[in-house]
Amino acid sequence: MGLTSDEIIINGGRPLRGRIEVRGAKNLAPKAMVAALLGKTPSTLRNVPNVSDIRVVAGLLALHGVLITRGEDPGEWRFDPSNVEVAHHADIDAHAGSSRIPILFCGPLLHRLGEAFIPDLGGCRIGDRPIDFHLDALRKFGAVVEKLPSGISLTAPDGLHGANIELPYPSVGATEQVLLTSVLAKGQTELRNAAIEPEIIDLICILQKMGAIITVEPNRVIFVEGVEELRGYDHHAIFDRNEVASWASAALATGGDVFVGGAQQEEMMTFLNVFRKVGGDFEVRDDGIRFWHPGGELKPVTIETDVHPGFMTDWQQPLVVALTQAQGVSTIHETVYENRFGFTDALNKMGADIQVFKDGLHDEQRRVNRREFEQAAVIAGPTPLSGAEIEVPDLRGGFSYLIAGLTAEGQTKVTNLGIISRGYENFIEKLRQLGADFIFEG
Ligand SMILES: CC(=O)N[C@H]1[C@@H](OP(=O)(O)OP(=O)(O)OC[C@H]2O[C@@H](n3ccc(=O)[nH]c3=O)[C@H](O)[C@@H]2O)O[C@H](CO)[C@@H](O)[C@@H]1O
Ligand SMILES: C=C(OP(=O)(O)O)C(=O)O
Repeated sequence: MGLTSDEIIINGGRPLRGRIEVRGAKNLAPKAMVAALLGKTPSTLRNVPNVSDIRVVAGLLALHGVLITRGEDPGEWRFDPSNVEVAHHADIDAHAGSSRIPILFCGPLLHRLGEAFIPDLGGCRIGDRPIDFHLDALRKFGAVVEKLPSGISLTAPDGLHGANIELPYPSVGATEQVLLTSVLAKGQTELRNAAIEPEIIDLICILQKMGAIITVEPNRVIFVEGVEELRGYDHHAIFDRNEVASWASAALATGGDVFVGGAQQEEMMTFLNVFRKVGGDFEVRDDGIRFWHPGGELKPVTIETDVHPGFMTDWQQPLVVALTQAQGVSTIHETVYENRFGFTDALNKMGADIQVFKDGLHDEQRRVNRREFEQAAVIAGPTPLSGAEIEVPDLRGGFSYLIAGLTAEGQTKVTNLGIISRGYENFIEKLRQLGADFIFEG
């Protein structure tokens, strides 16, 4: 067939049916690995997914002298930070543009070495994604930040001390930055307007196991009492709720029935409400959640993406494909990032009717505060999709293209597949397990 390892051809029209397992969250595991730098003794992380961000962070930890070994169980990693050392900028630079996690090395490296060099960040291109909240917070802890032509360099001439910080927006990354820096800072830290995503609470659990004293107070306030030293942890990473939402949307769009092992109800509540409103059904079991299309027409919905406990921005792209099959007009207000509907162009090419309003839309019913840069997508359905050649633009958009190919009549060639492995472990194998009809030669 002559496909590269970055391409797949999907023969659409076959419902996904069967069981797959999700493992630890892409949005927790790499951060837990960074936390291991803070311990005096080795840490063990279980349920680590095989996704590319893990490899990037492992590479950076190794460059800084952390000894990494793998356990017998798949997904068990051990990190020994006994000999943390300064790494060469050129070696660190080799990881530039590959992930957003390196920014979280700031606090731990400043504590361990008194200096840090952070390469230019990667991650999905879905908006400007500035790091001003991170740098402002680090300066409040006493860090001196120097921006270099590539990357940033930090020092802490007088050590790091507790700070009072209020985030302009409950940023996930900036909250994690404050947590990873405050736990060993001298004195107390009060963080207001913090993000409280389940992955952040899991990171707090890890830090508490290490000996940190962190109180999550009402109204997005997190209070940290700095301690003198931390030990290693042993932790089973929280499941990947973005992956769960993605496979659930795939089941719905293809008229299928998928049991997602490892999914838990509490972290999925907001998604489950929407899934039901659209016309999907689910059953919560102890070992996972079964998602299926019960027959009949899917219904349109209006959604505003938001910080937790709102509807997560990373869930909208896979769901949009299912909404192309709903009877009526759905609207998605994207309030977290400024440019997250680029993926809809290719869906329109396949026959969808999606109109993007770059400055957002007025809506009297809405419950999420309007943001200056928000956008809206209006999806009119149902529209049959037909096969096309489409190129993955980013992680979640990429997964939505797989769903579109599975839903469409005929053949869809999806290229630039590698990006999807940033967040979906063994997705080709999982497609196979669910009975998808495709050609992949990688
Ligand atoms: C690796 C990881 O965990 N990625 C997740 C994390 O990204 P990430 O941590 O990068 O997302 P943030 O919560 O920080 O970003 C939210 C918003 O705040 C803005 N902002 C953020 C930091 C800053 O210094 N200045 C600033 O303006 C961003 O541009 C964005 O508009 O949370 C996002 C929101 O749930 C998810 O979509 C990503 O999957
Ligand atoms: C935006 C995402 O990830 P990252 O922050 O790693 O780019 C995502 O997971 O959809």
